[in-house]
Amino acid sequence: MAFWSSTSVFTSKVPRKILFMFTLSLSVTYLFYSLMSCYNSLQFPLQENYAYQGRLGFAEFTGAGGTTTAASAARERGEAGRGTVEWTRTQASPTRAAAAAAAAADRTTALERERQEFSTTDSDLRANCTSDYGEKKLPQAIIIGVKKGGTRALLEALRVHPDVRAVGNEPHFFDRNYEKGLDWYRDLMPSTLEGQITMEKTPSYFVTNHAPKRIHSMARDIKLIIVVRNPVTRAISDYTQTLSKKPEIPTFEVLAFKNRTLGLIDASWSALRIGIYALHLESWMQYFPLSQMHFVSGERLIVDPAGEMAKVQDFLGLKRIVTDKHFYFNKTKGFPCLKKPEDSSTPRCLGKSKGRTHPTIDSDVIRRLHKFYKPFNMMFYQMTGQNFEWELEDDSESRSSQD
Ligand SMILES: Nc1ncnc2c1ncn2[C@@H]1O[C@H](COP(=O)(O)OS(=O)(=O)O)[C@@H](OP(=O)(O)O)[C@H]1O
Repeated sequence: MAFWSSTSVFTSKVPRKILFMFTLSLSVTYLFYSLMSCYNSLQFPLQENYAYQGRLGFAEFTGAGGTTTAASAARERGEAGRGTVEWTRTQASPTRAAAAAAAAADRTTALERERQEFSTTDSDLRANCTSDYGEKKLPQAIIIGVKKGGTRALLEALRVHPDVRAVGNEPHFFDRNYEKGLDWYRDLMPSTLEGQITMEKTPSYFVTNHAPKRIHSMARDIKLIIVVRNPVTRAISDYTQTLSKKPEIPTFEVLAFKNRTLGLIDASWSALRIGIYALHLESWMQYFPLSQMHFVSGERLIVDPAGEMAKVQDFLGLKRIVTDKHFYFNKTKGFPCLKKPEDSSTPRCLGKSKGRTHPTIDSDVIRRLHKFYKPFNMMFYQMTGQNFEWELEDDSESRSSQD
């Protein structure tokens, strides 16, 4: 009451013009401080990423809110939709589950404590201002292939890096959605701060005729990553995926040949055609120099993920932040999984559609396929200047398929 009455006294005595100017300057000051608070919190997530990788990872893993990175990661996972596999928690034994739950409770308390350290106003502002901090940019690097090479494992490991922001799903822009335009494509990307790299992965680009030209016309200096794997194993992996969706399809042995008696391989079958890497690479080399391409060995990505990641980070001009500390070999899964740093013992493995059990394939068919691919592989080694040593695997491949 007193306040209102003193205000009315104030308004009655002071000319309206001065009052208006006073109110305006107050509003401008308020706006300025709000923007400054936003600005400070805009800076924060990047530094936070470096300092609290473990905590951010935990928030992302448990789905607990509280950090922008966790929220946007969750959003990206949501967008990922069908066909996208994320690193997921592997089933733990009851004792391990109990230990993990206790550790999780500890971490939640720590997280809560950290959260309480921020004033309400501060965190509110952060939530409001950082929901779309940074800027959406077209990718500076793309994992263009190959299908079933290990592209998801690579992308998920790269996403651990604080300077990498990647769209979770496969945009298929340069093959299926090109007519939607670059603005549509850019809009799919997560926002990035200066110094962060925007990435995506769509393995089918590698075998798409128009893709090299289209990508070149978007960004001639783009960095291209290709994860390659023994084309015979890749073909079986590809077939295994199709089989899981359509159990009624003919056997691999039937599909692989035009005429089995004559030993005529059906190179038009996509599962086999994709593995003729030299052929596809030829089209990319018409648009991009080799220095803009990096080839990851799908086999080494499994046995030495940190080693392959070091090379990828160097290629992308990133600090080597993702190292052996981030990986854990999960015996149940039979693959490396992402370890949560420092305070967590719970790994994140890729989902069930990655690392499927392959059907047993006739060893004679495997041998013939190796023979078929050999000259193309040699050409590929020559073109890339890298020997992927797939020929050395011939024996073990035939042996394992007989098991
Ligand atoms: N860490 C880890 N965990 C699980 N799987 C791994 C991992 N690293 C590489 N791989 C291999 O990745 C193969 C799937 O490749 P992609 O992710 O490129 O497949 S896809 O094209 O996106 O469908 C998948 O092929 P399959 O084993 O045939 O399922 C795996 O062998």
